[in-house]
Order: sequence, then structure tokens, then C-alpha cells
Amino acid sequence: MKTSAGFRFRHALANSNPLQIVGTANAYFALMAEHTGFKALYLSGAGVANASYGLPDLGMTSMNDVVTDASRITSATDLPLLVDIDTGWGGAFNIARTIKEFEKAGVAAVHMEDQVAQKRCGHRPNKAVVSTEEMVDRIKAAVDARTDENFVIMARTDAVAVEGLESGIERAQAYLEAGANMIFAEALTELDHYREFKAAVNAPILANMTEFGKTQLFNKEELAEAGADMVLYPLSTFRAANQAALNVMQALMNDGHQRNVVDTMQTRADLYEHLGYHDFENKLDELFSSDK
Ligand SMILES: C[C@](O)(C(=O)O)[C@H](CC(=O)O)C(=O)O
Ligand SMILES: [Mg+2]
Repeated sequence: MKTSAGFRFRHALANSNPLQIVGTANAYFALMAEHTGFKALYLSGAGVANASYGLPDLGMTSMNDVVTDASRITSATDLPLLVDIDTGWGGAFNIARTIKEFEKAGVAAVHMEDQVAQKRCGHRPNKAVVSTEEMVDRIKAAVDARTDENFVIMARTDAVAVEGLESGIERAQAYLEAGANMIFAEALTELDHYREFKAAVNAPILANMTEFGKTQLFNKEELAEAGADMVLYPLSTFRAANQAALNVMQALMNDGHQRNVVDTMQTRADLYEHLGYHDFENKLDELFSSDK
């Protein structure tokens, strides 16, 4: 029997120290991540807004927008997928629907944050958080809606940047008591802060290594040593691919041809390798070739 996605996420976590979770903006990136050896994948809320809709990460995408992109990835790979569900998209019943839809889509884990509905990127100024009580209610609604007990509900606290480290830790404790399984400690500025979270909460901790943000780009050994169980690279591949695409666009515009940049492109052979193209082609021949 096939194990559930949530089980596979927990299994990957139990077998890694830390578990590196790479952001994959689309199903093809997910295949490349699998072939590179990653054991867990991430669908970024910012990534869905930016890549799929050309929008900023300001709470403008809906549950359906994100579930659509998540389903494309879970259809392409069995690697467990962690998905950013922002604030859960509403009140208790909306959050319950969100959990059911993501479970049904084959997602392994979601993270839900304690920002107000009018959310911002976790690494931008002027964030606002809801009360601990309100976030506890969000978590209770999510946990109650889950049907697979292994489906992971991760509580993200944005409070450290707003109210300080102590408050972030207290909130994390309250969120775990309400039934959250893991903690996403957002926008920490010191390695020691992970240590303090880990010492105070009895649950796996995620460190967000997003680039150009508030957190230094610590390596996985430093983070593991500081108590982080998971390390997230939400937009690294997206940012790199964007710059690569822009370089090609500029070359085409400036040079009138792509010969100077063709070496920066993934070859057709490599593309086909990741897609398993030849297996599909062989299948076609096997099924329909006339000289059988
Ligand atoms: C992790 C995150 O929530 C995301 O949507 O990918 C963002 C990442 C970013 O904007 O750099 C966040 O940290 O808020
Ligand atoms: Mg996000």
C-alpha cells in the first residue's frame, strides 16, 4: 500500500539532519529536485503569486490558485510537498476547507502563519500579527479538519520581527499546544535564536534561508547544530532561473541571436532525461509501431 504524503514527509524528516526542502515553482523543477537527491519539496506562496500570476506576495492569491499549482507538482512526483497556505484564507470553516483541499491534492504538509489577512512577505517591514488566541483558533480549525493524522500542520510565527523573540517562542508553545506539529520560526536574525526556539519548544523547527531577507544564509551544518530540523530554500531556484531567463532575453535583444548564451541553457538531452522522454517514446513504439 502506498504511504500517505504526510507520512513520507515525516519519514524524510526522521532520516535527515537537517531536512533540506527546496522550492520548486513548477512540476518540472520538482522532477529536477528529485533527480538531484532532495527528499522534500516546497511550493512557495510568493512563488505562486510571482511566477503563476505576476503578482507580489501580499495575500492576493486564493486557495484555488495555490492548490492548482500544488496538484501539478504532486501529480509529477511522490516526493512529499510542503505548501505555503499563508493565513489559511479565512475563518475556521475556510481553513477547514483549505486543509481538506490540500490533503486531497496529495500535499504532505502546510504552513499557516499568524499574520493578519492583509499579509506581507515575512522579511518585509510593517508586518502585523493577529492575537495568539486568534492564531490558536486557526490551528484548532486546521487540526480538526485533517483526515490523515500524518498530514503535517506547521505553524509559522511572524511575531519575532514584530514583538520580539520571547513573544515568538511563547506563541510557538501555544500553537503546539493547540495541535500544530511543527514550527516555522520566520525572519530570525541570529543563529542563537534557533537555539532558543529549540530549547523552549518540543517540536521540529524550520529555518527559512530565503535570500535578500532578514536572515543570514547559514549553512545546513550550522543550522542543524543550532537546533533547526528543516532548512527551507523557498525561492532560490526561482530567483536563479529568473536571472538566467533575463540574461537570455537581453542577449536576444542585444545580439539578435542566442549563440553567446546557448551554453547557459539546459540541453534538449538533459531536458529529456529529467522528463523520461525516451521511456514515453519507447512506449509509443511498443504500443503502435506498424512493424510488430
Ligand atoms: C517563505 C515565504 O513565505 C514564501 O512565500 O516563499 C516568503 C519568502 C520570501 O519572500 O523571501 C517569506 O519568507 O515570507
Ligand atoms: Mg509565503
